[in-house]
Amino acid sequence: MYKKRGLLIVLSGPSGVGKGTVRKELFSQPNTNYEYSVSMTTRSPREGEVDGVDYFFKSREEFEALIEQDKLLEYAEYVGNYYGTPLDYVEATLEAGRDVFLEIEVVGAAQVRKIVPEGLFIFLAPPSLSALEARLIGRGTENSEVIKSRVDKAREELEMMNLYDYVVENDEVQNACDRINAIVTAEHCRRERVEKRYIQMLEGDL
Ligand SMILES: Nc1ncnc2c1ncn2[C@@H]1O[C@H](COP(=O)(O)OP(=O)(O)OP(=O)(O)O)[C@@H](O)[C@H]1O
Ligand SMILES: Nc1nc2c(ncn2[C@@H]2O[C@H](COP(=O)(O)O)[C@@H](O)[C@H]2O)c(=O)[nH]1
Repeated sequence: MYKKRGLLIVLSGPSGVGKGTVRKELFSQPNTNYEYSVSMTTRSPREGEVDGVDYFFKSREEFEALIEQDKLLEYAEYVGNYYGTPLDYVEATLEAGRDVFLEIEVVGAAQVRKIVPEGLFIFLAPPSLSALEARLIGRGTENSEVIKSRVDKAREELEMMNLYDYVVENDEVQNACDRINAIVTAEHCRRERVEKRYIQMLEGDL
């Protein structure tokens, strides 16, 4: 019997483009049907960040044990810290037929593309590199050295946008959310049509 799995939605893009802001806005909307996968990281919590809500904060030893035990769907070392997606949570949620939303950097997104090619990959792009730098400075969570390394990295990350299914410009947060919701809705419609045909074929109607 055919069982419908959830859709894996991957939102990626350079640091400071607004992935977290857009994701929080998407999840604050009442009719959101996505489940957010909370990542693991070795980064220290920022002010106000809560363990298990923003991230699962781990020591390097704990994180490396998770890698050893194949507990991560993907992971990457980003500007001196590990970040990774818990495999069991993602697999169980998709298997239960619910959509999972990942907000991750581009190296991890490329790994997920190889493992889950049927996922939906969305690149969030800034209006310009100077706007990106201004957002990182405005956020005020990193010192100028870290901001410089994140902006340098963003130049490489922007080159990867052609590997994605969609590029969404984050000019205004609400516009970006509307575009992402429209893309996900269209993808569900496409999949429903494909599944319907597949089931008809299995039942010998075609
Ligand atoms: N559309 C927008 N217009 C102006 N400022 C924005 C917009 N979206 C986000 N910002 C601001 O940009 C800063 C960076 O946003 P955010 O932390 O969401 O980025 P991020 O991509 O999640 O970063 P990181 O990858 O480092 O976690 C924040 O101060 C946020 O308020
Ligand atoms: N590859 C992964 N990247 C992740 C994951 N969770 C978050 N991130 C990305 O890391 C950078 C830095 O995050 P910050 O919170 O320190 O600003 C950012 O681009 C995140 O999107 C993950 O599980 N895997």
